[in-house]
Amino acid sequence: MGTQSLLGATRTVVAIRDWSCYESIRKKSIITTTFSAFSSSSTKRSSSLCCHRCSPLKTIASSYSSMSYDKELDAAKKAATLAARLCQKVQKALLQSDVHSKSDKSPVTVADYGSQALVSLMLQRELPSEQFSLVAEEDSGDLRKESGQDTLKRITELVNDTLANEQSHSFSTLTTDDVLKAIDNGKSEGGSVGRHWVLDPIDGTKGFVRGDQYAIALALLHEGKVVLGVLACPNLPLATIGSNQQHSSSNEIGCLFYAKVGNGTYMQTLDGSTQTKVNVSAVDNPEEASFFESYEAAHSSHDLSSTIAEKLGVKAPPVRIDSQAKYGALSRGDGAIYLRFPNKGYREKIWDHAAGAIVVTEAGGIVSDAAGNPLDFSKGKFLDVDTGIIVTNQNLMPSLLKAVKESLNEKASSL
Ligand SMILES: Nc1ncnc2c1ncn2[C@@H]1O[C@H](COP(=O)(O)O)[C@@H](O)[C@H]1OP(=O)(O)O
Ligand SMILES: [Mg+2]
Ligand SMILES: [Mg+2]
Ligand SMILES: [Mg+2]
Repeated sequence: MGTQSLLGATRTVVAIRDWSCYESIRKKSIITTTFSAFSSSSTKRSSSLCCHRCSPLKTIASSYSSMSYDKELDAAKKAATLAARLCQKVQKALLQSDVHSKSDKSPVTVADYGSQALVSLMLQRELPSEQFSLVAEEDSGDLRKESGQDTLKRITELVNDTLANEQSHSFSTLTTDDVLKAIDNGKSEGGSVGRHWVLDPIDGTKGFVRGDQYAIALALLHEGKVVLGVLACPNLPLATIGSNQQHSSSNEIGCLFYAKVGNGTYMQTLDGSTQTKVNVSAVDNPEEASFFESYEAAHSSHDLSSTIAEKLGVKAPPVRIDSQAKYGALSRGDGAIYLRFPNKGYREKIWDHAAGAIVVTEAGGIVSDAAGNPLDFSKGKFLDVDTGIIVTNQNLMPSLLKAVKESLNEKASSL
């Protein structure tokens, strides 16, 4: 099925990257991250690159993207799909429960740990010959306490039930200890050496509890660079969302976005039955662009985003949804801009952006901090970003950066 029939909307294919010149921010971002994968001392060279140096870079970039990562991608898709099944089951039960238990945090806790345990177990089963390193959001500390024993039992049952329904079921029944070990395999610190899986077992917990958007976000880092990413978005409609959304006959939900370095971004239904290549919007007139931001005002300043959007000339109201589903929606052109400005002092984590970033960049978009620097996933669990994270296409990035800079300066001088 082609893009149009699956999404019910027209997508414009963005031109394949041009490696012949390195003057744009997007190219700067690609070269910086590609270089950092091969030489830790080379990242600073990107800013002084010009065309006569392109040749050796081309060789590096192509040898990098020719590494296949095929079996890793297959394993990641299987793991995220299974985790999504577990989470959907819990969310459904949560939404059917009475008001009292909706305010009870335990269902989301069970789904969060269950998702992390499942992904950890699946990756190790599917890739037995590879050294396993996982940087994940949760750890088993609370589950090892006396007060966590009931929750641990519920998680273990849920993981066993989900695995029992898996097609190529090959696990014997897991004990509570097996589940604790699987969760704690996510204790790696990441970094610039070797390979590390990066997992947010439920991204957008607030959305999960509300019955809205959330994602299972899984990526692979190789020498500090994101080389593949998978975003399972169980509640995201297959049809386009966004403020310019046209009426769609399809109300099917459940998308799996996946991307591999140098290979583009694809979206498939969560049951795997149809898949399509996706591209970011090619819009170059801000008046026709719409933008995404967090549903939760505590996660990202809505005021600052609206100042930036106004300065840029965006007419449409913001589209507010939870989680990295925003990156997925942007990768298929539902909107053209994503603005994220957390409160001062909040430190972004790699699992909140790694999968989303490659899904968008492989679809032709640019992800940077508010100063235009590419995100650096090689420094451990945290991302050191300047002020915020902005995402858009190549056409809009220069004017977006200008609007962001002006808005931040105005904000600073009004304090
Ligand atoms: N105070 C905060 N500021 C910004 N982001 C936050 C904050 N607290 C949690 N988050 C994380 O923000 C992401 C979701 O943001 P949003 O849905 O608004 O885009 C999640 O990764 C969420 O973590 P979590 O994975 O635990 O849900
Ligand atoms: Mg998160
Ligand atoms: Mg999370
Ligand atoms: Mg969390």
